[in-house]
Amino acid sequence: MTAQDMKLVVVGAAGRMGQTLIRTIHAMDGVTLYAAVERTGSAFVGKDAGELAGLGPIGVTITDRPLEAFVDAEGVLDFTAPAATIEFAGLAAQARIVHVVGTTGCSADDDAKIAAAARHARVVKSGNMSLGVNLLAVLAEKAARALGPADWDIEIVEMHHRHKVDAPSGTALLLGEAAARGRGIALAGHSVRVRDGHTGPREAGTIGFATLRGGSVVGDHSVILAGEGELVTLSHSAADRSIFARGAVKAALWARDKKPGLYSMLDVLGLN
Ligand SMILES: NC(=O)C1=CN([C@@H]2O[C@H](COP(=O)(O)OP(=O)(O)OC[C@H]3O[C@@H](n4cnc5c(N)ncnc54)[C@H](OP(=O)(O)O)[C@@H]3O)[C@@H](O)[C@H]2O)C=CC1
Ligand SMILES: O=C(O)C1=N[C@H](C(=O)O)C[C@H](O)C1
Repeated sequence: MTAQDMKLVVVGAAGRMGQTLIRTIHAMDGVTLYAAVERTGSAFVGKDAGELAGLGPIGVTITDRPLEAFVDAEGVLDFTAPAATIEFAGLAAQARIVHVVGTTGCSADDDAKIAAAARHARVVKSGNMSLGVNLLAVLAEKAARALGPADWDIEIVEMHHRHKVDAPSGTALLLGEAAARGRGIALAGHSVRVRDGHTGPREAGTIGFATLRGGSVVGDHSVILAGEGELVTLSHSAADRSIFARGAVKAALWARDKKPGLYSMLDVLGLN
């Protein structure tokens, strides 16, 4: 650790992503784990964050006091749940630190609150922090622009582990937004998120979503462009959660010297 290292807080420290983030910060240069936060009442409060993440003791005790943790830190990495993320957005803005938001399943109202917090904080929010998925979004936008709605249908298929609580995934929605941008339409008025029963034929120009859940799948996504007699499939498969954690740390370092505002991983990766 050096004096220049960016001091990061991991909230939701005991979660699947929280533990991955603790290991990733430990392994990366330029960052240090300053604090780790869990909810009040969690059995992990008071435990050593390194022990929890399988590293052995690192001298960072898990706390349930986020503001105290944020006040002298430089950034917070947040992969929790929408209600928690809204709370952390307010606290990160108060502490004027970088807030990297990986939490998915946020409502339009939640997103408006995060955007309001970004008037004071540097917020990087994305449904997927990996380089590969963000490149896939760029490719999906290009493909949707080239293959028009009269002859080509777009369907997005995703599969995740059995514990995931939101659908479609944040990544599927991010890919849908990219395809909609390519088509010059708003996703909101053109998405079909569920099909059941006698649906009638497919409406031209819509973007469909299909959700699969099971086992331990980290995250698989495909954008399928289906034409008469041919299919173009653009896919990404995550083998390990460390791709999201490395992306989140990269986002925090990128945002360190930026002005307050709401940024995406496309900004961080220079793909915008
Ligand atoms: N953008 C991206 O690249 C990625 C996004 N994600 C998203 O990240 C989120 C978390 O995923 P995952 O790690 O699998 O989920 P987990 O359920 O494993 O982890 C979430 C953690 O957050 C904790 N938490 C919830 N509320 C609070 C609170 N108020 N204060 C402190 N901690 C809190 C939970 O505690 P408790 O169990 O007590 O509720 C839990 O430990 C999901 O929305 C997921 O979709 C995941 C991977 C990549
Ligand atoms: O919940 C998960 O696990 C994941 N969530 C994100 C999403 O909703 O797309 C990213 C990744 O696919 C894993």
